[in-house]
Amino acid sequence: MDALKLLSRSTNVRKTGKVRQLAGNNVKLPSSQRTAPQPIANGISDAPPLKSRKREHEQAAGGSSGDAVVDFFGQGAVNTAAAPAVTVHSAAEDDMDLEDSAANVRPEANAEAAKSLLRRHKLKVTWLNLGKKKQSRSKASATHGKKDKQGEPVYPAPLEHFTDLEARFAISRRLCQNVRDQGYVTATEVQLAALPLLIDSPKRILPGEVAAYSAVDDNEGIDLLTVAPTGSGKTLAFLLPLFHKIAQARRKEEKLERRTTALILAPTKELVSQITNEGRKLGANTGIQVAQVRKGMRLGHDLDTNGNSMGDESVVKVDILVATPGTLHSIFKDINEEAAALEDVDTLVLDEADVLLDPLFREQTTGIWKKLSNPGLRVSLWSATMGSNIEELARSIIESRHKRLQPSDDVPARPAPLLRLVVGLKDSAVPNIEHKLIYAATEQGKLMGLRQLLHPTTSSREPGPHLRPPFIVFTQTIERAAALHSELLYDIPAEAGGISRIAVLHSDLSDTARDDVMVRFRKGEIWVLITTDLLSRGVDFRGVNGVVNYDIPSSSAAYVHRVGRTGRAGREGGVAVTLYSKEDISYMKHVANVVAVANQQKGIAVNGSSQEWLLRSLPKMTQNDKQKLKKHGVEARTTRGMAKDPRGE
Ligand SMILES: Nc1ncnc2c1ncn2[C@@H]1O[C@H](COP(=O)(O)OP(=O)(O)OP(=O)(O)O)[C@@H](O)[C@H]1O
Repeated sequence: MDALKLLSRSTNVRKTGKVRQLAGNNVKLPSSQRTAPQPIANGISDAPPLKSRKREHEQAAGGSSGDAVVDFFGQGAVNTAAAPAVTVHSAAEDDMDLEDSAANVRPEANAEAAKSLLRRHKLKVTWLNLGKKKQSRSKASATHGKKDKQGEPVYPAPLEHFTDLEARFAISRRLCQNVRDQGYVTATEVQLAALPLLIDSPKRILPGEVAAYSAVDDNEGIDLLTVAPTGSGKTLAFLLPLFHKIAQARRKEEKLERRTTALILAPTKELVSQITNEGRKLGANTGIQVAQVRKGMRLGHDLDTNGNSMGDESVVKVDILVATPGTLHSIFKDINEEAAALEDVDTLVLDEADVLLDPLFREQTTGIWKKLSNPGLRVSLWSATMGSNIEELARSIIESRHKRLQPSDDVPARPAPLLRLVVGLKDSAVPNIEHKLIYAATEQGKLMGLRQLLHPTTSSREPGPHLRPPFIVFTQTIERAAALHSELLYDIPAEAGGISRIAVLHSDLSDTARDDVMVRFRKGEIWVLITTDLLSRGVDFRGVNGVVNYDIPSSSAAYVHRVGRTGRAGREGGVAVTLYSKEDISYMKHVANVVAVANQQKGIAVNGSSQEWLLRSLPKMTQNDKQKLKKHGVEARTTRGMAKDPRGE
């Protein structure tokens, strides 16, 4: 393959159109506020990391570190000094008196203070589905004829410090210890609201706002849609309630047969593996088991009709399964086998829900969702971006599931509350990174631009962004990622590590090769990772300094997720560079808009800037343009559809 030829393909430029006025206002994202309970507020620089990323990964992979030269990923957002002294409890002590202590420590918070805290952090919770309204006479007359809570705000009692976990929610000491072991002291904004919503029983919602919850049975649980920025800690926000629910069930039933009661779906193997790893750390020494679904795995329980174990050791029995929809489908012989294996699942988590419910994965995801027969199933959807169509789809699946169920002891007449939590400005890029849009005219120009970023000596003399490795380079297709990799292979001098410093990762590689690149990148052995949108979602490389969009992203959501691989957990100093050519001009408006909003949140004035000029001169995108771009990418760069790519299969 002629790498340069492939990278140099071009097409006609579209005519420019009318300028669209920039939306948005000068709002600072909660994450950028010093008062916010963000990990960054704990001061990453002063505190020694509890555990390096490197060590964590080795433990999970069961391997040794090798002789990595640099560990870019060793700094955790940890402030051990701020954490209270931790007592290690024995397993026997673990669950004693938890209910009692929880009962004594109710959040008697002042409702107004709590509401103002939620407002300060731009946390908005809204009731999305129907439900009978219990309301005062005056309110009833004011909202005459309105019988549901749809659209009403909900105010959870915020959880600021993880030290309150045990006393407030009766979370097992072991789980609390595991949270502390990861160096987490204060909750991030999404955790601040999502944890009380998912763990707390509705009766514990703030005095003054209990009306919104009083009609709900104590342990009914909720369905939740969460939109929160990239790198804001959504993983812990869904994992902790899950582990707590299972631990509680164990506490109630002494001899509980291990059954899979929770299923987490994510779009790529890399993300599945990362979530499994996080789950293992959180569940250490709790007895709760989590496993990644792999091809060839046998799932289910091995009980005979009398409920006795048949002793089949090849059957994987774990509490929590993490899978891509494709892999999960592929391991079952037929629908019945799948339904039987998943019959006990009462919690479904969709991470990167907008991708999982996008046409590419929709059939598989909804197919699995519909097969989960447990009447008490609760679902939560998580992403940094979520369109109203995804919200609608989720709502309609939840409603139609409920309609099919006959009310009984297990099935309440009303559906469980469906709430939406939005953190900050919906669908926006994190404001704590620097966004750069560079016009490179041609494919050759883009290559030169990337080389300049690669060679700090050159770039330091030239104007433009400076990118410290490690960084990730995104291309539109697998072919282009491979071609760019071959093109740049010899760009790093041998004395600096040579070709071992640059790698490519895409879904045409074997699982082993993909795992190997991930491990080496996490260790800091790889400085430049060239990839496709396979890595744009959810993957957490804590020390990534930059993201280069070598090929422009296919939507504004794709931009938000790609650039969100840097600036994670409130980390400052990340840079996102987008190189664009003539071919891209008709498609750049959506990127420029996201960047403008991010800069406005940062307080960077748009008026009179080159950015304003760019926004005005870029042509408006039609709905058709947007759809075409999302489906096929920039046409000139497509050699075969993208269909297989983001699946990670
Ligand atoms: N309370 C906390 N204190 C400090 N660090 C935290 C806390 N919670 C999570 N983190 C760290 O923040 C980083 C980002 O978390 P996570 O991967 O869950 O983000 P995310 O919101 O799922 O991002 P994305 O939308 O990209 O998937 C991780 O490195 C995690 O260890």
